[in-house]
Amino acid sequence: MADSGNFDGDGRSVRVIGAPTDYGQDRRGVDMGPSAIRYGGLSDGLAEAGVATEDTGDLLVPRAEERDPDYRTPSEGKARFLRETEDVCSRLASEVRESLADGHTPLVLGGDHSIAIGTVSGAAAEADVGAVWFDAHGDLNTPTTTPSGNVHGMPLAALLGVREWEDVDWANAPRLAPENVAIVGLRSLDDAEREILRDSPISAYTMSEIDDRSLADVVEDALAVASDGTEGYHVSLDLDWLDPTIAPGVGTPVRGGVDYREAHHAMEQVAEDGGMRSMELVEVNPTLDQHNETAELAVELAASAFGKRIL
Ligand SMILES: NC(=[NH2+])NCCC[C@H](N)C(=O)O
Ligand SMILES: [Mn+2]
Ligand SMILES: [Mn+2]
Repeated sequence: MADSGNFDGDGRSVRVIGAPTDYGQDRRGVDMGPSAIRYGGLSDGLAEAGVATEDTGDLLVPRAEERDPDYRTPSEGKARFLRETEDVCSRLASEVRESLADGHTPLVLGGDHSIAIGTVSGAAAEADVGAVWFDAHGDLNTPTTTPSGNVHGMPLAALLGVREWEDVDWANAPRLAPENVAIVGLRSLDDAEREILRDSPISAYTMSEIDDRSLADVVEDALAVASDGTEGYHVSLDLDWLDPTIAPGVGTPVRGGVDYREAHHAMEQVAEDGGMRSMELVEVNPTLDQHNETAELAVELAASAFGKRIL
C-alpha cells in the first residue's frame, strides 16, 4: 500500500481497489483498465485533490480464456460469464464494505461495468444509498432481454432486482431504491430497457434533456434524487458517458456525449455537494485508446469529484 499522505481538501481518505475484469463484454482489453488509470496519474491526481490515498492493488481475476463463456444454466439465460462475475463481485463487495467500515471512501477501478454489481452491493450493505449513473447506456438489461449476452449492459437492473434479477440474491442491493437512482447522459437504449424505464421510478436524463436544460441543471436534480432520504450516494462513471472524440478508449462508444468542460463541471458539482460515499471508473480499454487519453481523463474527472479546484 502506498500512502501519499496529503490531508488537505475535505479530509477524506480514499482506498483504491482494482477490479480488472473483462467478462462483461466482448472487446478484450478492458481488464487492463486499472493499470492504465494508475499509469495515467491516479495517485498524483488524487493528491492534487487533497485526499489521502491508499491503493490495495487489484483483485485476482481468472483469465477469461480459461473459462467457458457458454457454460450457463437455463436460469442464467443469455448472460455470459455470470458465475465468474458473481465470484469477482462478491469479493469486491466485501472489499468495498470493509473500506467504508474503516472510514475510507472506496474508489473502484474497472474493468467492465459488470463490476458495479459488486461495488454497489458493498456500498449499500450497511446504509441506504442512492446512485448516480453517468453513462451513455441504461445498463438495465436482464439475462433474457439482453441483445448481446454482455453483463456490462445489465448491472443496474441486477442491483435493483428488475424482472429475473429479483431471484439472483448475490446481485441485488436491497438498500438501493430505484427512486434514488439517476442515470445521466443516456443516448443508447434497447427496446426492453426503454420499457423497463417507462414503468420505473428511476430518474433518466437523456442527452436531449441535457441539450435543453444544460448538464449543470440536470446534475443538480440527479444529486438531489440520489440524496433524498439516503445516507449518501455512489457515483458510477462509465467513460462512454463522454463524447468518443475525447474518450475513444471504450468498448461501446456512442456519438453525441458530454464534452470536456461539462464533464468536469459535473464532477465539481459532486465534490461541492459532498454526498458521494463511493465511486467507480469503468470501461477504460487501453487497447482501443489513443495514447492513454481516456485513462488520463478518468483520472482528471476523479480528481474533480474528490475536490480538485482550479482556484
Ligand atoms: N456498460 C456498458 N458500456 N454497457 C453497454 C451496453 C450495450 C447494450 N445495451 C447491451 O446490453 O449490450
Ligand atoms: Mn455505457
Ligand atoms: Mn455502463
